Amino acid sequence: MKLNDRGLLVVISGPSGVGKGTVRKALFSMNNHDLVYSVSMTTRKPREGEVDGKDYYFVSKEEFLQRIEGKQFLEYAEFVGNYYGTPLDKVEEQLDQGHEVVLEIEVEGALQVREKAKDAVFIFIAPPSKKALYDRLKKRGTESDEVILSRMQKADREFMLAHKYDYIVVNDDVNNAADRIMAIIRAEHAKTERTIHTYMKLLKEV
Ligand SMILES: Nc1nc2c(ncn2[C@@H]2O[C@H](COP(=O)(O)OP(=O)(O)O)[C@@H](O)[C@H]2O)c(=O)[nH]1
Ligand SMILES: Nc1ncnc2c1ncn2[C@@H]1O[C@H](COP(=O)(O)OP(=O)(O)O)[C@@H](O)[C@H]1O
Repeated sequence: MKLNDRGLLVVISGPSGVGKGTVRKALFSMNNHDLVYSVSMTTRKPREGEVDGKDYYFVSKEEFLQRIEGKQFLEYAEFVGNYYGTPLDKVEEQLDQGHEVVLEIEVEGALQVREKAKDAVFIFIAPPSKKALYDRLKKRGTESDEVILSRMQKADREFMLAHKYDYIVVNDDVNNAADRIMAIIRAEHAKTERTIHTYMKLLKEV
């Protein structure tokens, strides 16, 4: 339970191709709660249609390494040849303002956050089956067969770490998965002291 009135940090993670990005977008499209998405920084090149500052902050490897040196990331990881990291200052700023901040990151980075942010909520997105994960990677069509195989092997290792998370949400259907995540955030929010304070204040007013 959180003991102050800072926002809640929500970490959504899981294997590549499980549908993290898709579910996160569904979550934000139904957002009637005070959720803010933490835009990550990366050294990967923008894909067509991606906007700097919205999808990612796109930076050079030199700049990323300097920022690691300057301890400017809450967490970072190297993922298939590129760096990805969560800018610490932005997350802190939003949490201080009382917003719930959502990170959508891969497993190694999530476990770094687990060590640092004891009161964050960790959600592992799992596929309904290994076959479904393979089919999704294949269908997305962004990786070669060789890369898909290495991601499947990586996923096997990541499944072994799912028990380190607070919740496992199976992404069978995108909207169902987003609904379940929203229910988790609401329930965790309801446990926070600030919610209880607000309620007690209300009781005094009536
Ligand atoms: N550790 C960490 N992983 C991230 C961050 N931002 C994105 N990722 C993850 O990096 C992986 C690759 O992302 P991306 O290149 O956008 O490809 P895609 O999500 O597989 O389409 C995904 O698993 C993302 O969730 C971050 O700030 N930190
Ligand atoms: N519940 C689902 N059912 C079927 N396909 C899905 C589902 N969720 C995501 N997908 C598809 O799976 C592929 C991988 O999803 P994506 O969000 O890119 O995964 P990640 O961000 O975890 O790498 C995409 O083609 C996406 O449309």
